[in-house]
Amino acid sequence: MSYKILIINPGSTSTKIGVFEDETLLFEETLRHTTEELAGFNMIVDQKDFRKKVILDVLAEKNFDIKTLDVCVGRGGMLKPIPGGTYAVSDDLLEDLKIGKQGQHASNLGGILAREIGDELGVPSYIVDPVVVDELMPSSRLSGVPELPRISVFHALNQKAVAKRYAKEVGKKYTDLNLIVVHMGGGVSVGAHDHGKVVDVYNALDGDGAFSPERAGGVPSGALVKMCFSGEYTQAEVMKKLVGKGGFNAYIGSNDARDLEKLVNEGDEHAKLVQDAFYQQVAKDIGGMATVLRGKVDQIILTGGIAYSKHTCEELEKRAGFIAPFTVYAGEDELLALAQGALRVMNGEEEPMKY
Ligand SMILES: Nc1ncnc2c1ncn2[C@@H]1O[C@H](COP(=O)(O)OP(=O)(O)O)[C@@H](O)[C@H]1O
Ligand SMILES: CCCC(=O)OP(=O)(O)O
Repeated sequence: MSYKILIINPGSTSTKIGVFEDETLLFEETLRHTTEELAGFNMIVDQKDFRKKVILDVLAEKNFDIKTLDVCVGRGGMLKPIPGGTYAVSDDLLEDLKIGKQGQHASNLGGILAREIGDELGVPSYIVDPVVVDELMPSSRLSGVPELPRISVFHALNQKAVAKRYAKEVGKKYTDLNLIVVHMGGGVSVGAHDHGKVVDVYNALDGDGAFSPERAGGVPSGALVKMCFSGEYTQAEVMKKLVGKGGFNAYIGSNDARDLEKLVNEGDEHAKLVQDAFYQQVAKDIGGMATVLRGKVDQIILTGGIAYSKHTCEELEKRAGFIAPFTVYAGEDELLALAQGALRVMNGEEEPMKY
């Protein structure tokens, strides 16, 4: 028995779609969304129909008959903290995606759309390794303010997938390695993988770490508090400065790392400063995670859309190459990882996790 699988992977700057027959990719498509295109939507859930149309248009352009699908799988979003695995999109899980239990991020739409399209076709829907997979060690949770614990929000699916891919390629077990994985997408996450567990990670959404194409990362907290109480901004406006309009968007008005690189190549001094700051911050995060692993780092893995930039990879290696050797897996292994997660359940190798 073989299964036709629709994969829906919404990111903050893109919608990625794949159709698999078991583990064989039939076709995939990445649609990039500009800052202007997404600016009109207030809440993430408001983007549902826009992203659904994008997906259905791609399937129609490919002359793919959606009635032949056996299952729909979406990237999982800002649910409560949970262990990794494959989860059926139950009513409770769907509700938490709609409200954004731990926050607003495009990945919330993965499960929502998988369930909506799945229900229309009468087939099951799943999410796999959502962005809230939580393997933090206890000491990673303290921020210094007990009411504000540090939380695990990162590119869990791809960080795990590329870490396992690296282990396989070098003939070792993931659980025998210490790795630092750096995902550079619309958000940036840097995780310390200690023998198969992500024991510390910079919250890629609204927590800490480097700024990114559309996010502020860690900001001076005292100044942020003053901004919040200045009376000049609503809560939603401040939040947008941190997530959505932060980072590259705030400095150069684009979430596209290629635009930043182009400006730098044209001699734009401001763009050069922004790019240098970005490299400095990501390298600093790598250094931080190296100390979490007590200096015992087998490999540093660069991944995500920005890892396609040779210049970025070279600059990061210049700054953090003294810690451990680098491997680059540009883009992400998310589509196949989502398909495999669903297949393990469809084939009865694994029970779906309970949310
Ligand atoms: N060839 C490339 N060179 C440099 N940056 C790239 C390239 N392709 C994509 N990017 C950048 O990667 C970022 C998006 O990464 P991606 O992992 O696709 O993020 P998301 O899943 O959040 O949409 C964008 O800033 C985009 O401009
Ligand atoms: C919410 C953490 C994952 C993340 O930032 O994903 P994108 O880079 O796809 O926005």
